[in-house]
Amino acid sequence: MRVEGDNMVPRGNETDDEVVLDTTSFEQAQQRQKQLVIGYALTTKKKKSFLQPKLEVLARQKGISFVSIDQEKPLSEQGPFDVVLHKLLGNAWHEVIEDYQQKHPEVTVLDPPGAIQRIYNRQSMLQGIADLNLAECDGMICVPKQMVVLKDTTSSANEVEEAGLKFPLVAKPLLVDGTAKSHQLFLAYDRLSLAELEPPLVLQEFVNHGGVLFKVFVVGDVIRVVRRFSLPNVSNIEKSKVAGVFQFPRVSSAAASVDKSDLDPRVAELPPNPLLEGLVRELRSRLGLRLFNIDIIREHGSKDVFYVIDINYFPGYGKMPDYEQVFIDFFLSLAQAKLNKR
Ligand SMILES: O=P(O)(O)O[C@@H]1[C@@H](OP(=O)(O)O)[C@H](OP(=O)(O)O)[C@H](O)[C@H](OP(=O)(O)O)[C@H]1OP(=O)(O)O
Ligand SMILES: Nc1ncnc2c1ncn2[C@@H]1O[C@H](COP(=O)(O)OP(=O)(O)O)[C@@H](O)[C@H]1O
Ligand SMILES: [Mg+2]
Ligand SMILES: [Mg+2]
Repeated sequence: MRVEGDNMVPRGNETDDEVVLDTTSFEQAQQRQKQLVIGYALTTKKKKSFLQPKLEVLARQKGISFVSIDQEKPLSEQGPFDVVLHKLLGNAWHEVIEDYQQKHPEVTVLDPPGAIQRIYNRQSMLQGIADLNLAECDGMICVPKQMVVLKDTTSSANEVEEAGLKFPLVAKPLLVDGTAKSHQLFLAYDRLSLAELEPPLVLQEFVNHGGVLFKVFVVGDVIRVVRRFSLPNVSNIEKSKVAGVFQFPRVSSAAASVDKSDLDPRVAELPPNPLLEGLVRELRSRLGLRLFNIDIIREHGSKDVFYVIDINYFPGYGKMPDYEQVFIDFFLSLAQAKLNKR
């Protein structure tokens, strides 16, 4: 097997003989031999935000092509692919991908369905984070105290107190299934208001954080952080006077990142790099994911105490600065890693 030029891997099913017998020009044959084929199964929305023209142009220049996977046809009859990139809902799709990966271990599937499933549940998503070994890093990573309510929110009022959870509580649908409803969050100020919530959900302590959230994007080994607006602090007066349940506005999913100059520097300062690097290194290996982001907030008044509140699989990378080049480098590194194994 021959490798030409930069760090590309020839497709497994192309032999040298086939290249020699090809009737196209030598240059075209060389180019095809270097191709990296990425099959993708994405929603229309995701395809639009991720497969933007700049990414496709850069990819073409490097011999990377994107091929849409037809969900109506058996996956093994399509391709051959070097990489499969996917984010579709439902167990049926996940079974298709698992079966395909078993039959085609040579293909890099981003990412394994079992690993994705774990972060589609807001309880298992955060499990183990508080115990990560980040002692050598600057700062501290915590998760808000939380409990799961599977059925009856009325009787959960006592459990909330037994668990030592303090109001106000953020109520989040337990399962993240890509629907708008799974992102509909509420702030419950008191015991009585819990009855208005619809289980299954997690009840999580609200952590004051000065209204700024850090979105930590991960693409393989690369980390990029952006600031987003979040919810303002809840004052003690508000805590004592307000009752009821209020729906959250989806402030943090706005496309625009926050301009640092408009913010209090104590709130706006990014989490320290060693902490992010340690956190991402641990999460990447524990979760078994390469494409995800983490929502982190800084506890108000502290410099280095952070809370992880959300992890998302294959998030909106279109909002990550320079995502196109980062992904091209990532795909090339996958190709190189495969080559090194041979
Ligand atoms: O649509 P986008 O670009 O806002 O991306 C959504 C993410 O926004 P973010 O990148 O964090 O700003 C969004 O992140 P948040 O949960 O809002 O933090 C989710 O990842 C969402 O996917 P799903 O509904 O959880 O499956 C993501 O939705 P999909 O694009 O995967 O449908
Ligand atoms: N425990 C919390 N304390 C303070 N704010 C929170 C907390 N949990 C969520 N938020 C706010 O609500 C937003 C959405 O919550 P998140 O858990 O990220 O759900 P989603 O998956 O819908 O983005 C966050 O971006 C943040 O602004
Ligand atoms: Mg979030
Ligand atoms: Mg989320």
